[in-house]
Amino acid sequence: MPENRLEIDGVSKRFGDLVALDQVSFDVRGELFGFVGSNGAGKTTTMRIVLGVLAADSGQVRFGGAPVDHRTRTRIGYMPEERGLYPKMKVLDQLVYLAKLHGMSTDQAHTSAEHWINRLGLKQRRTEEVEKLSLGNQQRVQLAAALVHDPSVLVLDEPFSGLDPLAVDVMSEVLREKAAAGVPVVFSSHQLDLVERLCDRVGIIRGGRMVATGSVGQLTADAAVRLRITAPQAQPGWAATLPGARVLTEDGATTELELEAGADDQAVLSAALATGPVTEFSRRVPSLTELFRNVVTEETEEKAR
Ligand SMILES: Nc1ncnc2c1ncn2[C@@H]1O[C@H](COP(=O)(O)OP(=O)(O)OP(=O)(O)O)[C@@H](O)[C@H]1O
Repeated sequence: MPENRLEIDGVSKRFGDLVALDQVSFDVRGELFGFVGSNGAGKTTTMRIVLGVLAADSGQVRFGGAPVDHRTRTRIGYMPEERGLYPKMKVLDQLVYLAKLHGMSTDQAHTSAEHWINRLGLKQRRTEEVEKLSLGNQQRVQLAAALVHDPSVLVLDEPFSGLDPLAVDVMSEVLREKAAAGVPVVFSSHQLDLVERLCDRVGIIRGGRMVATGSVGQLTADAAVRLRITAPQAQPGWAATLPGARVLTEDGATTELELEAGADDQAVLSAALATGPVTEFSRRVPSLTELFRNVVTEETEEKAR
């Protein structure tokens, strides 16, 4: 059991009749783990349970093999969705205060607060009250607050929302460094292109259940194959009745198809050639965004049944 593994094991939570989480399980090592799902899928609830802000009805959260309790929670750096800074406190004072609250000495707290202020581009803002900062800068302070006590785990609820591209770069770099240093980093986001680019592994939650966990490569390799075919002389709709294939888009001479598992791509090629020359025929794995859309569509279809 690696010392630094965060395990969420069979966690369930109800709010009255609503099942918010149903046996949610995943674990995170020293890596960047992107936690994605539609609005209301259960991301924030899971993170609050990890932090002990909410109690699970059943299941367990462990770190380094031991259940997370009041003492070990101080080793977690948390960025809550509702953000949790003191609006009237100055940036530096706030970070020093939080670092000391987590057990650092005054000297350590000052050194660490100054380090993160510089690193996150807040030097000019260090003596300003938090409420007077722009939202993006408040978010930088929030990340500094999650990092200032040198945590062993990072749990961040939508840390990238509302950040400008430069801040996204800084935030990404900091999180990658932490993961490379062995810190499990879990963050939720609706920016799937960013998650795809940044994360070692991804978990997709739908209606309170984890429906997929793995690297983006693994998840997309399991997904249906897509074909892109350009057949300049084909009539519109030429691919509509091909067995095992579903037309996704038709744009002039170019058609994108999704193939069912086991469907014969060579039969599709033959059908395309029967229309005349084929100038493009390629297989494409779907992006995380496309994969996610499929998962969400399945959810909508299930609800309609
Ligand atoms: N304190 C609460 N009381 C009642 N229901 C709640 C409470 N907190 C969350 N819920 C419900 O639990 C479900 C999961 O919500 P949660 O906030 O975890 O979703 P989320 O994935 O973080 O969504 P978003 O992407 O919109 O932030 C939702 O249906 C939500 O309405």
